[in-house]
Amino acid sequence: MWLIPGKPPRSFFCLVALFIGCFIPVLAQEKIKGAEQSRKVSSIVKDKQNTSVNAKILALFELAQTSPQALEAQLEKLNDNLALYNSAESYLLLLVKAKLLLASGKIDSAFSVLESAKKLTTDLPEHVLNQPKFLQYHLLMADSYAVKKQFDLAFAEKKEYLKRYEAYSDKKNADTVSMLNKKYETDRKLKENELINNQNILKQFQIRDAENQKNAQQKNFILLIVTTLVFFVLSLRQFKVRRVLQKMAQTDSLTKLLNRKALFAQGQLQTSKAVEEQSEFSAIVLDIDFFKRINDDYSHDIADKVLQQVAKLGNETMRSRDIFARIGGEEFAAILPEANLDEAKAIAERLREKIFEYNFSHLGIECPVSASFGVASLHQVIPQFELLLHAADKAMSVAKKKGCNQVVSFSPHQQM
Ligand SMILES: Nc1nc2c(ncn2[C@@H]2O[C@H](COP(=O)(O)OP(=O)(O)OP(=O)(O)O)[C@@H](O)[C@H]2O)c(=O)[nH]1
Repeated sequence: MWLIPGKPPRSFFCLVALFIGCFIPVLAQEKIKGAEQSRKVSSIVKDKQNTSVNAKILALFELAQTSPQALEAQLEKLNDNLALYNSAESYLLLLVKAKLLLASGKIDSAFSVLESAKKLTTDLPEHVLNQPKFLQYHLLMADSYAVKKQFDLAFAEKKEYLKRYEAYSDKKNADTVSMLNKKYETDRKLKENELINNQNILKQFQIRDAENQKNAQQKNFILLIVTTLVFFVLSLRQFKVRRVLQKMAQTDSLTKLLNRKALFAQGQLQTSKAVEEQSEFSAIVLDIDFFKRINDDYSHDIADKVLQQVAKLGNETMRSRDIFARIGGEEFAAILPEANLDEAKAIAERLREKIFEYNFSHLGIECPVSASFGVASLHQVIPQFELLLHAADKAMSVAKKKGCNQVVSFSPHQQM
């Protein structure tokens, strides 16, 4: 034995180890069970304050009406230990039991059960006790008193039932009204919010629409300006082109002088003016002498340059109001407003001299170039430009016939 002082035997340590190995897990499990139980109890205590009622217990009330036998069986199934249920459930269970007892004529037992139920009312709030199922207590009490012929007490219980039921109904109605009011308020606010949201969306659309309209107006305005500018530029160009074309139609391309058509237009205008104002108006026709020979001897190009030079000399010699034009191959004409026959003849003479004295040697033409001139005045003919020019042409023919390079005035005895 190890009681003897000294080292304990090895078997002792084995026993201790066995004890620890077997009992410690058992002890631990017991501790866990204890904790679970205390947790259960605390949850039951908690449930006691809870007034929610299990649906199974509520269903017992329906069963009491329809099948008392089935109710009895159900009650047996349910655990009789009231500690498992909260106060509300226990109260209702007791009412169902009392109902069953009353139905089977066990009035005293029913009273006793109802007494137990009454004790629970201290745990239950008034609004729970006023609920129809809980109010069954008073009806059961009234029925019990009635069986015992204690009608005053039965009446008092019925009265209490009605009073509480009325209170319950009033509260329920008030709750319903309050709930409906709240719902109405909530719905109204939701609708208001929806309306505000819709208004905001509408405003955003309106703003966007206004911006789009503004942009479209700006675009249209820019388009209008661009179109106007393009139209203006095109019109200007067309106007210039038309002027160029008009000028081209009136101009002799070689000499840049007015052509025959343009001279006739101007001549008719000036004739009318002179007739109207009864002023002097004369015309000169000149034809370069032996021009065919120049063409033949010096080439067509050289002959063209001679034409250009004669045009230049003619232009230089005319007064600012006179018009010098090319009316045919080597034939030119001038219209001289406010010039009488002598003045016209003097201008023609000056030009004849200039042409004859001009040195064409730079074109290879060594001999002088000459021209024959015919001059006529408006008062010598019927006042029409065609007739005036024809008279000057006649006079020019006479100058040719007389030997060229001279100026001849029209005289009425010359054949028209
Ligand atoms: N280089 C050139 N020659 C032209 C032009 N127009 C006409 N001619 C020529 O001018 C010449 C005119 O000849 P004619 O009508 O016989 O006249 P002319 O030779 O001057 O004789 P007269 O008038 O009698 O002095 C022709 O040879 C035409 O070909 C032109 O624009 N350029």
